[in-house]
Amino acid sequence: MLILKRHFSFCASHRLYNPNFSDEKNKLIFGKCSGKNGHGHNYKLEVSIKGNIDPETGMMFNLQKLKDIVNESIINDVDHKHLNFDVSWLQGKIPTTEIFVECIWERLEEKLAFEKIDNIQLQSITVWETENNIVTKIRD
Ligand SMILES: Nc1nc2c(c(=O)[nH]1)N=C([C@H](O)[C@H](O)COP(=O)(O)OP(=O)(O)OP(=O)(O)O)CN2
Repeated sequence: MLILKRHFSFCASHRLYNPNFSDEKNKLIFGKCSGKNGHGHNYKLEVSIKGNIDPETGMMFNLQKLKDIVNESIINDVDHKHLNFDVSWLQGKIPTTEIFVECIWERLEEKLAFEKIDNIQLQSITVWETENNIVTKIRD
């Protein structure tokens, strides 16, 4: 079994607030991240898959294909976008890095199933919101 990884980067803005909270409570919980016009990040994404080498190609999964899948399913939707308003699959959610990672995982799982790609599995998804704030989801 091997792990294969690819990195992506994109820019997006977001605002952390819960519409059910008062402005004061949002400020208390989310601090500067609740500012009404939002703020931006240079995000990084790591997609990690596991599988075995196909002896006929020498590859577990073509990295070009992985790039296309992630670009089509995730990056094209979020790059230079406001996560609260522009991304259909984040609507109604608070776009914390945790929620973002969960949603990316769900979309990629759906895409692999739709494409009937069953020789690999997602192993982990990591998002760097900043150089220092990082969330990883791993397969249970
Ligand atoms: N559990 C979470 N906590 C926070 C999230 C999150 O997604 N999940 N997000 C934020 C903010 O978006 C915020 O912009 C992060 O700012 P900050 O912690 O100041 O990060 P920086 O890297 O810019 O600051 P350093 O002090 O340089 O680390 C807050 N919390």
